[in-house]
Amino acid sequence: MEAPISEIFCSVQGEGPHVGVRQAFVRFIGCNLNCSYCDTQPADPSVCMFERTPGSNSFENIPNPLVTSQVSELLSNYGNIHSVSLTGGEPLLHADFISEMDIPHPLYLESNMTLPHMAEKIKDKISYVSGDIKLIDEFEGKDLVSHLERTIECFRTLRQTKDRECFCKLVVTKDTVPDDVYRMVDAISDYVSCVVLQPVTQKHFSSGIEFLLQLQKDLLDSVDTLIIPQTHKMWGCL
Ligand SMILES: C[S@@+](CC[C@H](N)C(=O)[O-])C[C@H]1O[C@@H](n2cnc3c(N)ncnc32)[C@H](O)[C@@H]1O
Ligand SMILES: Nc1nc2[nH]cc(C(=O)O)c2c(=O)[nH]1
Ligand code: SF4
Ligand SMILES: [Mg+2]
Repeated sequence: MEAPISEIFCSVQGEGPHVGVRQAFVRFIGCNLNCSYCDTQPADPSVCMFERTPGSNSFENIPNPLVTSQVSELLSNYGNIHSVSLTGGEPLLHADFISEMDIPHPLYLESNMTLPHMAEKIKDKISYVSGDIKLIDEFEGKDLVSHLERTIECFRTLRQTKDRECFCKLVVTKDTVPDDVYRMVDAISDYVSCVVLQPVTQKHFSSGIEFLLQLQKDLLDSVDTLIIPQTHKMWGCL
């Protein structure tokens, strides 16, 4: 099995409740959505940039696609890590590849939670699910009802269990509509350990502090809710 991967590097988880843990990151190429705020830079699909020495900003170009054993070998350079973040792009597009990965570390999935049939294929391999809620006006989605149903189904499939942690992240922009947030959080709250409101970074002016604090207050009535910005952007690491 092979997959196109844009980057493999070792850094520190910069988002959500596990901020600060040392992780290897595997960034898959390709996404089924087109979020207005997306910070994933378009990459040269012909090569995977591998940073052998963490923080060096020096990359080896490895021809794409990569096979699973190559990824395992590259990751073995990083030593003591908490987990391997599978991100992108949308990693669930590469569920068949992920299901064949053989890595001695817990897998931490970063997903847009819109591909439940792909989630089904890998649910038993994943130890941490960082699952986004994408509100419909954030991408060029056509069918709102089916998008929301697929999101709920994906959270149900990858929900918190005794062997798997599942939390939800929601990027808050100036266009975020509180009622949309409450409706979706209500639908998935039984499946997650907490909700993280992630203020949008850069480009789009943030939604404002009062707005975020009000959203948190309302959500706290039904689910543990944290406000955590992207911290890796603050100290400029990958
Ligand atoms: C680049 S995405 C890749 C994984 C998956 N496609 C997703 O969207 O969850 C990784 C995380 O970065 C977040 N993100 C992307 N752009 C952002 C921005 N400008 N500000 C804050 N968070 C952002 C996404 O919402 C997601 O939680
Ligand atoms: N440090 C760091 N933390 C992250 N958390 C989620 C990321 C992502 O792009 O999926 C990311 C990333 O790219 N870098
Ligand atoms: S789903 Fe993730 S990778 Fe895809 S466009 Fe949205 S933020 Fe970017
Ligand atoms: Mg990122």
